[in-house]
Amino acid sequence: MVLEGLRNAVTKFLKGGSTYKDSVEEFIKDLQRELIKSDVNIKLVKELSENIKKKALEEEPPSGISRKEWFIKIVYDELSNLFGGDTTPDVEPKKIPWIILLVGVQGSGKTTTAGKLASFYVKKGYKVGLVAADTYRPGAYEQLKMLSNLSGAMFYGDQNNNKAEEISINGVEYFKNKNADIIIIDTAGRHGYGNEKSLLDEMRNISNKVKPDEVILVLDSSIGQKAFDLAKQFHETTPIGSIIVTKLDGTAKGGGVLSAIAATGARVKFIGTGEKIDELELFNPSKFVSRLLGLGDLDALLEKIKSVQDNINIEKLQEDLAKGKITMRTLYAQLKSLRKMGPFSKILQMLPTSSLPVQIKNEQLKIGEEKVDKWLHIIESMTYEELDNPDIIDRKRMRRIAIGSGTSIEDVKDLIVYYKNLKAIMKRIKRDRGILKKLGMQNIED
Ligand SMILES: Nc1nc2c(ncn2[C@@H]2O[C@H](COP(=O)(O)OP(=O)(O)OP(=O)(O)O)[C@@H](O)[C@H]2O)c(=O)[nH]1
Repeated sequence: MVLEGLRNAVTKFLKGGSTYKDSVEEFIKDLQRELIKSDVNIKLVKELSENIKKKALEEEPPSGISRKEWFIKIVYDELSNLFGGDTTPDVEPKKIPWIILLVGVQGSGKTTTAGKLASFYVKKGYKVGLVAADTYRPGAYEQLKMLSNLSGAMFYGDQNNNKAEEISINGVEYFKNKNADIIIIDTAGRHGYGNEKSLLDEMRNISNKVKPDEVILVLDSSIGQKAFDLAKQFHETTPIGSIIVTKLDGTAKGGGVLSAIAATGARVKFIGTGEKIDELELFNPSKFVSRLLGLGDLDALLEKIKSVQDNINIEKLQEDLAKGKITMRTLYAQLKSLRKMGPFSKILQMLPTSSLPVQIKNEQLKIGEEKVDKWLHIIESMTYEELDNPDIIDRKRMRRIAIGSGTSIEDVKDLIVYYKNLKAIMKRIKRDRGILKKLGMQNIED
């Protein structure tokens, strides 16, 4: 599924040890492979990767943001564009009545979505009618009737008629007479197991007779790769105008969406995020891409970055130390790898004692085991800004961090004092370039 691949590519990119340029190239290759696998138009994939590459190599990240983090932001922006950018889908009816035909396979969530859509439009002040044209699933009629009550929409169904096409025509007429603004037709998702052709024929017949203004494909987010063929089949039968992706609240994260978009050229208008009638959201491309990349939101990105730092290797840390570089991120990585490499004081002991200020020789930098976990939680509760520039952490921020990490302000203070001590030492070490060079650490920044 496209999602797995994309998320793995992000993780690989963030954790990888290659140079920035190589990592970018590698990520773009992974991205292309995933998108093409998902049948996204090749031209589109090419365009997208060229844009990403150009920006990645030309743009300088703002201060405090690493190039890799910035790169993820670029990918995120470009993918968001692919899904429709920052524009909110247009959901207003273009004429009255506006006839919507909902299609999709069994269990995709059509009936539930019909109710949700009705509720959405009723709340907007439209007069809505629901037509029960699923004559196959026992219970679909009652379910839709119940949903029409719940949403405040009108209902039309005929349990004595098993011809979906007739019910649809009659339903539309019925609601036209009732001056409905929006008419939503719920159709069947199965025609006996495996009999897709007769289902598609039925959709075609309904569509030809009713002439809907909009055919909406309802797609279960967990469908993955199959979505392309499915969307294509429906599209060839009744051109799909838009897509609603359901069950995005579950574990599945919507891998099929890209495929469906590629197969139909239609836009995703809404997403279903639960079983309840109001659990329908207007589709927001940026938010969706966050999910797609496994980023959740910027906080989640931050979490990822932290977990990457967890994997920081000793050389990298020593390199940072040699450069006199210390931020909360370095400290976090160090705390995480304490068991592997010993405390800072131990690392610093690898340096000639003459280069160390007095503090290092006393116990000031020794961290008790029990403190480590607490401090990790504290750092995890910091914002980006605070991680890169802990000096801005005032009492107000300390309180927020303490609450967020389930610790006390005293604990936060403790950590900050420790950090400041370390920073002072690093500064001193940085100044002492001669000694560092003797240690073979040549790449010392001024
Ligand atoms: N968690 C979650 N469940 C959903 C969502 N949308 C629908 N469901 C559930 O999915 C199941 C199937 O939904 P239905 O609306 O009955 O599906 P259908 O497409 O009408 O089914 P057929 O009539 O067989 O084609 C139900 O249990 C719904 O409650 C959603 O966005 N999130």
